[in-house]
Amino acid sequence: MSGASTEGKPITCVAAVAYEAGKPLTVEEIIVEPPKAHEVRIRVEYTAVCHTDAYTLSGVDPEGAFPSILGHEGAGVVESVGEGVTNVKPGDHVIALYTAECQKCKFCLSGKTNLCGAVRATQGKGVMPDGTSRFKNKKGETLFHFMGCSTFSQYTVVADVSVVAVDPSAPLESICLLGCGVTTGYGAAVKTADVQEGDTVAVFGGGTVGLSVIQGAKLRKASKIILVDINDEKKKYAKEFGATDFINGRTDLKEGQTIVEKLIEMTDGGLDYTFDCTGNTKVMRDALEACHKGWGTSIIIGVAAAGEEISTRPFQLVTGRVWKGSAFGGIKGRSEMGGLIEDYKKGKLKVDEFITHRKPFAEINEAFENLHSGECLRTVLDLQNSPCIC
Ligand SMILES: NC(=O)C1=CN([C@@H]2O[C@H](COP(=O)(O)OP(=O)(O)OC[C@H]3O[C@@H](n4cnc5c(N)ncnc54)[C@H](OP(=O)(O)O)[C@@H]3O)[C@@H](O)[C@H]2O)C=CC1
Ligand SMILES: N[C@@H](CCC(=O)N[C@@H](CSC=O)C(=O)NCC(=O)O)C(=O)O
Ligand SMILES: [Zn+2]
Ligand SMILES: [Zn+2]
Repeated sequence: MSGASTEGKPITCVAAVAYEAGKPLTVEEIIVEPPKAHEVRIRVEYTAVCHTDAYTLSGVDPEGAFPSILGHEGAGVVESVGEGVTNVKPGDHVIALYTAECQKCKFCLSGKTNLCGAVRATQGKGVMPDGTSRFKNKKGETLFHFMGCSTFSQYTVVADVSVVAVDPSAPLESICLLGCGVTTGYGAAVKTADVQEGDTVAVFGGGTVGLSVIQGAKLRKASKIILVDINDEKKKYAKEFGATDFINGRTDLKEGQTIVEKLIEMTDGGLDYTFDCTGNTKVMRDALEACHKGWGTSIIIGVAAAGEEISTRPFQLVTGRVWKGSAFGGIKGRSEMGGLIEDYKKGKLKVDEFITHRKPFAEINEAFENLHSGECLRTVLDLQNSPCIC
């Protein structure tokens, strides 16, 4: 869609619609309404596919609503803003934030969390803060929003608290990854865990999130950084992002040995920090139990399916291990994204290295298939320079 001025008018553009759980997305034209008060309409330039998009599409997300427009790792340019928006303006380069930051609510003012209460309830229902959607298909059917972002559309509408303006010299194709995976893992290491020099760290799951934990731990000069994965293809990435060791949790164990025993043996009693980046609740238990008695802390990042529960012997906690979680790496998107982009521009934070595949938007379903191949970290989709297949 192009035109002299689209401000205040509905825009017809291409989006990938999730009509049904477990089915491929349908790439088709949709209509995106103009932003209302405190809303921002974004021309999405690039989006990547995160494991969480596949999780919701699979139907196991209790908040998954269909039909919807998924996608939450995206960057673009502000097309227009609704009344009362002061934090961004048309033309700004922006990243959509699935963890909003209103800077006013109890959460934002607590100084204890990056979670924000401003829009989370409506976000989880797939609607804008006023309870309605800005998306409909050409039959006039309403399409739900997703994670307050819906970046699988050439245009999207988000709440003003769910968007941050960024340095326009940073390539949108790369920094879209700061909308989720890279920020989540890196923040989990440097903020949630606050890894210190000399600490020992084990990361379960070597996708973009796990490898970003590794780069954070390396930056903090952790003495040992062990990646545990079940796919040997992840070994090359382990090294590239700064791990000191790689263990294949299925094939690198002695007969009868568990991964917990192996890790405890390698670290003189257990790790200072472990991170679950798989979403597998059995792995979460192993990650906790591989922690050092007295102080080891395990951080859950992975998202588990509806109905899944974690368990361990309470004795594991009584004897000093700590179980924590981390959302968006504990990062406050509007206050702290600028710093991450500076780190990226200085070469301190790897981002480009996660782009293993690039595709036109129309091939989005292949990007979901890529997620299951060991060598794929992130597929970045180009939304504006894609042949429209409608
Ligand atoms: N809390 C938060 O804020 C966020 C959470 N997430 C969640 O974090 C997790 C990781 O995301 P992402 O990096 O994109 O996902 P990926 O699928 O790219 O990475 C997960 C990795 O874990 C590996 N794995 C699977 N099972 C095991 C196992 N039993 N032991 C060790 N490794 C295993 C996978 O191997 P294979 O490919 O062979 O299956 C894969 O390499 C997901 O659950 C995602 O939903 C993501 C972003 C934000
Ligand atoms: N909808 C799910 C919860 C999914 C979840 O835990 N999301 C993560 C981000 S995953 C990004 O790729 C998160 O930050 N959660 C905190 C939040 O406020 O959503 C469910 O209902 O289980
Ligand atoms: Zn994500
Ligand atoms: Zn808030």
